[in-house]
Amino acid sequence: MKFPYYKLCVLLLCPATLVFGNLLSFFFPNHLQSLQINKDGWLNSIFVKNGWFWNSIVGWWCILRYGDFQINRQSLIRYSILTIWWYIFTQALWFGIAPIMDLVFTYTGGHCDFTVFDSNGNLADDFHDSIARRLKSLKRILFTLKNITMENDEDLLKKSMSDISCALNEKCFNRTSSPQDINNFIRKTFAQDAPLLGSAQCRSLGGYWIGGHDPSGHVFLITLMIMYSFGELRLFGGKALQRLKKKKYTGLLITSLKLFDNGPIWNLINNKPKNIKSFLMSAFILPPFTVVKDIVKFLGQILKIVVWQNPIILLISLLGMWWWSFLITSIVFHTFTEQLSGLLFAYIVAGIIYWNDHWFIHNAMNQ
Ligand SMILES: CCCCCCCCCCCCCCCC(=O)SCCNC(=O)CCNC(=O)[C@H](O)C(C)(C)COP(=O)(O)OP(=O)(O)OC[C@H]1O[C@@H](n2cnc3c(N)ncnc32)[C@H](O)[C@@H]1OP(=O)(O)O
Repeated sequence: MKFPYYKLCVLLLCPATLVFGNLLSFFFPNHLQSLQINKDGWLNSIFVKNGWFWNSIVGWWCILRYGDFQINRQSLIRYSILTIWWYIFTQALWFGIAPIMDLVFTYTGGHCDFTVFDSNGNLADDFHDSIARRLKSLKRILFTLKNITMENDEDLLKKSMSDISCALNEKCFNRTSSPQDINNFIRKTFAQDAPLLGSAQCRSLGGYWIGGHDPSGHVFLITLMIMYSFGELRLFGGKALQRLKKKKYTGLLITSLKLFDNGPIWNLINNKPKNIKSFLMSAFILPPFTVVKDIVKFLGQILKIVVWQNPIILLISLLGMWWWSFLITSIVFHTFTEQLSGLLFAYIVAGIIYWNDHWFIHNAMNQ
């Protein structure tokens, strides 16, 4: 029985990265605190936060391009289990019920906070962790307040809206109400019917999710994606790498070189214009059209080689993005215990699936 190097790599990459990230932040605190990670950057907001979607599409495209029916059927079972676990842990336990990560948070004392003003009536510094997010949440709160009607507390509603507008530097009148009254009014208005269901709803209303043990959804999600991708890669990785090596890419090389062989001088030398009209065509009219044609041809070849022939390139690229984002999370966000609980919750399912070799031995014998 040969040593399960690949399996150990799949199972140990995320825990090792978590430890590595925490060691980095322990030994280089000052350097790393200066890291201004933008939560709303394209990597986090477009890719990581919608990671299960991207991973599903690219993962399945690889399985369909490299696999066969037997592999696809077993991959579908594993994928379905992981998708259900992803959904109930991060999206919703059931219709109208918060996901497990939020239930853990609220049952350990966490809540959706609306302490907008401090005791001096200024914006509370600990309301959201950046000015941009604070202002964005104030706009959301103001928008909600503007669209509600209430019989009682009409006066407090108006004062809340005017104080928040003032804080947004929209229209500033003299403040008449106590900040505590405003905070209590907003909290009562937003959480009056039922305690807010989860972090997503809290965030959409402009609240700030604070207080409890908050298992890291990022660590959970990225662990699930890395283990799923590496786990399935084991089935078709060899075939994919053979195909990658076997293919010739001379066509792509020629097209890419043509992109540089299109200056007006080159055209004049190659086309040797006989009169003014063909001179103007060669020097000024043709080049833009030739460039566009060559670029479209080049991109077409890239898409054919990467998306159609070797989608493993897309999967490896996603894995690189997930690993990098995981490292950032382990350095900058959450306490170690919150990161660890996010990891362990992912391991409850993905670890068992990809530890059991019976999925793969059966396929290996069939191949
Ligand atoms: C053969 C047949 C085939 C059949 C097969 C077909 C296949 C084809 C099916 C396709 C379909 C599949 C089904 C998928 C469908 C969807 O995936 S749809 C997209 C769903 N995603 C969403 O709606 C995003 C909702 N958000 C979330 O789920 C959660 O935010 C996440 C992503 C789980 C993260 O949870 P979280 O608790 O916010 O994360 P946490 O670690 O606590 O982070 C705390 C804060 O630190 C920030 N942070 C943490 N780490 C980082 C970092 N590294 N960098 C920056 N910021 C960070 C976070 O952004 C967060 O700040 P906020 O932005 O929340 O204020």
